[in-house]
Amino acid sequence: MSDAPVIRGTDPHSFPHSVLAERHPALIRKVQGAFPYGPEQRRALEELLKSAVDGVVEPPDDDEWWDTWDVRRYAGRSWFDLPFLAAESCFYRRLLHAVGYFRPGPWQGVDPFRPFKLAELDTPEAAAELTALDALAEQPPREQLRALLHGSLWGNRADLGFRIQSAEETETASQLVADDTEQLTSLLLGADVLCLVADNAGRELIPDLLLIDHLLAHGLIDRAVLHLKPYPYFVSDATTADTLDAVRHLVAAEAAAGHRLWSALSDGRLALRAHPFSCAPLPYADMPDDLREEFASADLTVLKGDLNYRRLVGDRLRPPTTPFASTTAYFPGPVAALRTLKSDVIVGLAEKTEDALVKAEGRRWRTSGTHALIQVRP
Ligand SMILES: O=P(O)(O)OC[C@@]1(O)O[C@H](CO)[C@@H](O)[C@@H]1O
Repeated sequence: MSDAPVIRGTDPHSFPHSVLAERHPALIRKVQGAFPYGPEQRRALEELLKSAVDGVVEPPDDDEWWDTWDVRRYAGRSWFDLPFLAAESCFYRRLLHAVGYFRPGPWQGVDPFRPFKLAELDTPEAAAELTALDALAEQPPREQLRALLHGSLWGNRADLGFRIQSAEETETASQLVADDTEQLTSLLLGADVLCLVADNAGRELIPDLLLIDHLLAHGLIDRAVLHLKPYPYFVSDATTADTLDAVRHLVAAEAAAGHRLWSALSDGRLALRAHPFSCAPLPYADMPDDLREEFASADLTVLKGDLNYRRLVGDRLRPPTTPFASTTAYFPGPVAALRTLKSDVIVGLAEKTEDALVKAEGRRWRTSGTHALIQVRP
């Protein structure tokens, strides 16, 4: 089904259109308010704002990323005509360029999203995650693992880009539209090496790290490899700096997990990766050989979040009942997705599940973030 239509924002009533027309401008405004950028950066951000709303894609001459991933060909086209995945990826690259993230100088490497990510660590929700750990220790082992997996799954609801548009955080109607928890638990219990492809920093990364810590501390796995973004992307996506912030936060909160994660990083049981492909506007089906080998060498790869899901199954409008297993057959090893539903893409649904969702909500269930899934291809 690789000829299923690629998702684009052309239709003004579509979800991608709303992301490009509303979420991106709102994000620029937020970034403008978060830093005392100088005149040059302010000008560049204003230009990007204009371009995002009614302009065209203008790749900067001095940024080779556009050549590396062959996206300079989109120059002069409306953001809304591009494949949605490419439009978003190009937007974030332009935003970083505008604030001087890549340019040698005082603002080089200053993450424009860092204030928002740091604020996430100090929320009551993040604190509750830690408090819940004590009670969890009383539970039977399989139940503990299940709870940590679900904590990691629902942590995915916390991305800032999503919340820019959907102000309220609805706890009601939360449900799994596909639930391979048992299969995932069994795979984890038989794994030595786990690759976890992280999504967001802050409130999502904390439960991800707690899950990894649990698996290592209980000897359920020997080694974990945490895949991060090499630089800021999609607002809250986790980088190495964000991971260190999260571990430091756990240590400062005197969580035993924080100290154990620190040791695991130091002795190599927890390894960090930041592959350039992690910020590529491409599906995982196009991953380079070295990344393919990395995933192939793991007993299980768990991909977190909506963006990773879109890249795993392809950002296309497939029939929702398309099997997850055949869609991910190209992936070089056992793979699992933990994702809250925040975009149109979906595969692997039972027909009756799809029918019930459509009947109850029309299309809203696809993008509202109130539903989630755990899907596994052993
Ligand atoms: O990968 P994440 O953090 O779960 O979600 C990222 C996301 O919110 O960003 C896009 C819109 O900006 C959506 O397609 C997608 O749902």
